[in-house]
Amino acid sequence: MIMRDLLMHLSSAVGGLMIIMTLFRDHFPPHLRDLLEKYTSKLVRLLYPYIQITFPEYTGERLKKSDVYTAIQNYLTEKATTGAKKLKADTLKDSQSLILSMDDNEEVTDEFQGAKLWWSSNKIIPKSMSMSFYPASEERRLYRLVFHKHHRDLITGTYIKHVMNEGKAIALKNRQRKLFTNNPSNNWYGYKLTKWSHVVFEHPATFDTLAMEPKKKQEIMSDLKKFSEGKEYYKKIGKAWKRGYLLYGPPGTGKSTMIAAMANFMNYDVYDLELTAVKDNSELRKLLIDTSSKSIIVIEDIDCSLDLTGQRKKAKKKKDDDEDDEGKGDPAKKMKEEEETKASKVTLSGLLNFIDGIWSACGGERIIIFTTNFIDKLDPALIRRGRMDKHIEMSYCCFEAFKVLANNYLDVESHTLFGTIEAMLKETNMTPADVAENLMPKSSTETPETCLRSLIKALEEAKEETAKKKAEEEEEEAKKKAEEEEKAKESEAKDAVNSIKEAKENGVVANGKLEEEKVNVKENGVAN
Ligand SMILES: Nc1ncnc2c1ncn2[C@@H]1O[C@H](COP(=O)(O)OP(=O)(O)OP(=O)(O)O)[C@@H](O)[C@H]1O
Ligand SMILES: [Mg+2]
Repeated sequence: MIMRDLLMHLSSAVGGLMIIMTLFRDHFPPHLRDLLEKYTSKLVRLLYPYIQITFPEYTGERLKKSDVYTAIQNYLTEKATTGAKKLKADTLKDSQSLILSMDDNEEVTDEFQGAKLWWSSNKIIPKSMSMSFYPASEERRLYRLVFHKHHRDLITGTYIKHVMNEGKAIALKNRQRKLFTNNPSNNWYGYKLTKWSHVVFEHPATFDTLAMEPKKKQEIMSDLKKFSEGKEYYKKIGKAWKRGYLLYGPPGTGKSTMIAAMANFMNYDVYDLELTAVKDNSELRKLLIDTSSKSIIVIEDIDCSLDLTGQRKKAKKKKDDDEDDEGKGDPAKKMKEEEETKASKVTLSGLLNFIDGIWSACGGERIIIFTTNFIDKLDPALIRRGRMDKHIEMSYCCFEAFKVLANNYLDVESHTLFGTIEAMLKETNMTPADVAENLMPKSSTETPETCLRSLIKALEEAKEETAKKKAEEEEEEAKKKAEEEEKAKESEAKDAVNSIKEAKENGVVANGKLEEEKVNVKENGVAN
């Protein structure tokens, strides 16, 4: 390292000489000038036989954080803890262990297949910084790699690839998964503002604790596994590496729990997309681009998030209303209404594009999940296969699901009361959320048996409630039917009287016949 530094100083001196020569180049005759330039650069190369590569933190116009930089950062994290003297404690993983990384202007040495390399971490502060309103956002960081020119092929060909792979593997090992939610677009730009805010994802749900028929559960797990291993397959069939799941069922049947279990199973981040906070389709696309790979994008209660199917109808109604109110409306109210209609202009086609348009292929390895309580309310285009590849019904608690909950909540795998519960679950619809609530011990004196008995009581009550509701509904139905029949009779009678009147007026009906009709109406309420 000392040798390299010495050489560096020497080459700087030669560099200085070159600068002086450049300043006075016009004083030299042209043929001498070219010769001098040629030999001084040769001298620099000879005296300083090292090559350097820089890896900036941000790339591209949109200043997206460079994946290469992140991978190097992870790779150097391990090297730094042993090599560097100045370390930076960056993140706390599981609030237990520190993640250390190389501090600014620190250097570590690495060796690869006999070649020696030097990594340094550098910070560049642009000259314009003092003018900036948000100074910290102007700083640019980069990693600098220096190696001997003899190793050029080895480093550019093999070593950098090796660093990338190692860095990615370390990131996966240390990965702290995140739960993101989208910010309103007026909070997207400026100092430290982003499209997505996040917290650490710590939901404890797993497929083991998820109450569901084991066969169905296994099927979902294999489907996910196949997807995560399917990079080559998706490439082969020419399809973006993503998969859509539609989870539907009544409230409390475990749709959100299933999403958490999926995220834990796949080790993915979760992007919980609040559609009502997205102003239009272009914002939706920007949000999508800003999600990372290995992630689950969730739109919960899709039927409530946006009135996607009724949007056009609503817009038309608004126009009609406006025409009616023309001139009469309060301007403040009108402005507010306009603002509200502006609130979300995401359309069905925008959402479809988000799911399977060209942009959706950016990043790869993504799962999109919609949840709904009412599958029938959704536009068929939104949930057709290929978009939502797998439809999963989350339904009322079956006996198999109950057994999982009993094991989770009470550590009980079998019990004499299980038979009764099995029979009752067949007769009564109870959500896993309600079953779980009843199984949860309410005090330290409760035993598994008392909990199971309280579930049986709740099931009995639910059964009675259902029977009562059914009887009430039937009664209501019968009443309605009787009323309708009565109404029909009345209207028929009215029609008959009217037709008699009409006939009389027209003098078409014979007197005798008219009398006969009258009698008939009186006796039966019906005309012949
Ligand atoms: N299948 C299940 N397995 C394990 N726990 C469940 C299951 N279903 C519900 N629960 C329990 O009930 C609670 C509510 O469930 P969850 O929020 O997943 O329901 P949901 O279907 O998303 O309801 P909603 O339609 O109202 O959003 C969960 O916190 C969980 O403890
Ligand atoms: Mg939910």
